[in-house]
Amino acid sequence: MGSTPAEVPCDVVSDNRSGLGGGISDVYGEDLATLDQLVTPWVSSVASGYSLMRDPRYNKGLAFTDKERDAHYLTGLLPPVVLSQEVQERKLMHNLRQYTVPLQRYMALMDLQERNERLFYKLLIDNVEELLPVVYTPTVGEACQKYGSIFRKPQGLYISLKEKGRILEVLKNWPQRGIQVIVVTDGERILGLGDLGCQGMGIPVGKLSLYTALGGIRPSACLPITIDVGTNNEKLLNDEFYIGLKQRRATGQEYAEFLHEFMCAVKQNYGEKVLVQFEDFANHNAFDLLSKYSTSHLVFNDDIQGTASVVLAGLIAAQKVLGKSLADHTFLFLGAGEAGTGIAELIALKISKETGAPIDETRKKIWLVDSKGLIVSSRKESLQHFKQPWAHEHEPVKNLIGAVNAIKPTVLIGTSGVGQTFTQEVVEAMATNNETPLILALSNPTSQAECTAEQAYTWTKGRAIFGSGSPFDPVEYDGKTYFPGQANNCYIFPGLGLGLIMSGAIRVRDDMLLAASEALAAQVTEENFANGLIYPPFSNIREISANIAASVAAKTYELGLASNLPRPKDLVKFAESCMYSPVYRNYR
Ligand SMILES: O=C([O-])CC(=O)C(=O)O
Ligand SMILES: [Mg+2]
Repeated sequence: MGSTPAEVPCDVVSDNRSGLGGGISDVYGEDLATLDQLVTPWVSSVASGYSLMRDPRYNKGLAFTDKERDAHYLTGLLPPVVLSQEVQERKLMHNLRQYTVPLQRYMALMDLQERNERLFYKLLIDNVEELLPVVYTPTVGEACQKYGSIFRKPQGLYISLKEKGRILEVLKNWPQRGIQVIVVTDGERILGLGDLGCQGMGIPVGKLSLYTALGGIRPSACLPITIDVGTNNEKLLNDEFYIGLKQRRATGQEYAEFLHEFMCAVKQNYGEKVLVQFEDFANHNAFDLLSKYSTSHLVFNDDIQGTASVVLAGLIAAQKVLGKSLADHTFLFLGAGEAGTGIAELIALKISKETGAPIDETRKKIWLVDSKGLIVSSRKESLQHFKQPWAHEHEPVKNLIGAVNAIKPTVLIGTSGVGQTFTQEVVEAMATNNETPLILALSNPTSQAECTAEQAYTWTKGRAIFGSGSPFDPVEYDGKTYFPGQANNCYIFPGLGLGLIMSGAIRVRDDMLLAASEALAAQVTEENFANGLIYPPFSNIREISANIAASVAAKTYELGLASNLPRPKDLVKFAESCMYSPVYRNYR
């Protein structure tokens, strides 16, 4: 980042309290404020009556009991019937299924989240396989594209360049104080859909819904943030309903300084143990932000590390089906950005740990193709830094099919963000070279998948093990049903986050990602394998997350990076006991 303020410590940048203490123990500066300092006048009071029904955290709708209605001045504000949460859930699922347009389902679910939070999470947890594609990929992608038009209530915190110099103040406007997880985007690379600017907010909101539903993090501890430094999307710049700054993106020093102010303000406001998940930043910022802040903050990048951990888990599991080890494979990637190089690096690390070979050697089993063809040593000088470790000795190869024929990979992984790039010729070549080709089409949403599940099974005559980033329905081919796996980072980040939080982690390390991969791979059952699956079904995801959390926490303790001491004996039980349950509470 050149002349950016990499060396400026956080306290110098964001502590505008001229030497007064406070910091993390008095984050709102109330105790130590002097008369000339401004404090945020937060009040808390017991809600009742109309305002209780309007508070999504406590509203239960028709499930308020008669006793509660009497005690809380609700009598007459609701029709007389009292419904259980289960009946409410059945009714809502029935209503949701009436919508045929996915975006309508998305909007109905967002309305529910804003109306009755516990019911929203109950629905999501109990119907995860059906509702994941609505609150998450692929529908969330469409929601982001149309976010300006469907915008009703803000669901997270917007920090735009207009707030430069006072980001700490903006953070204090957020009503919840006990924040444990922040998912932040700058909207520059939303899924495989490109720059959606401020409308990328749908992604942090969706990811954090999954933190709660799949990983059991309390909703009030989750904070979605969108950083608005402008957009280069002409369509949005000319859209009268666009909700963000109508200016081109800030870059270089201006960008770095703004992000630095943000990262410092976050640490100052929430302390050392708040987890910051970077999401859907463009390559040119993602790698720099991760390397810059991983030594001073609890951060990870979901697109680089979360995706890597999930894919590695699938590959580890697949070895049981194939009867091989990872080192026996040759890997070829289409796409050498965050996901591609992130996955490649974690595979190389894992093979290195398994075989004892140096990582420089194990990287040689892995090849990447970008928009200019195979990454080879003759291109090294012109490559971005994150691609350079993959520039192996080979003559230039122009395109993917050329690379498949030259390298003869056993595993083909798509992380290009460009749909339909695994052509019939490419997939057939994989099938010619391999008895059981492993094909992962990871780009999101569905429209950007490198090939569909049906294409993968048809073109390999049912021999492929196939996984994708966005969900595909089971495929009938030649009288047999094939179940595609969803190799999406949502298998990992909720459990990883829970493990980090419950152990009081202060840094993320690659060994924790490896621990998460191994824990996920261990959850795949014989029955799953028999169905051709290399990931367990989402229906057990909370149990899976608890196991991932326990493994991550164990590694955190082992590395001396845990601050929640002493270490609980049974980490799986401890993880389960930490998980938020959306069942209604009784009110006095
Ligand atoms: O959001 C998802 O489905 C996976 C992901 O991180 C991405 O594609 O950027
Ligand atoms: Mg992402």
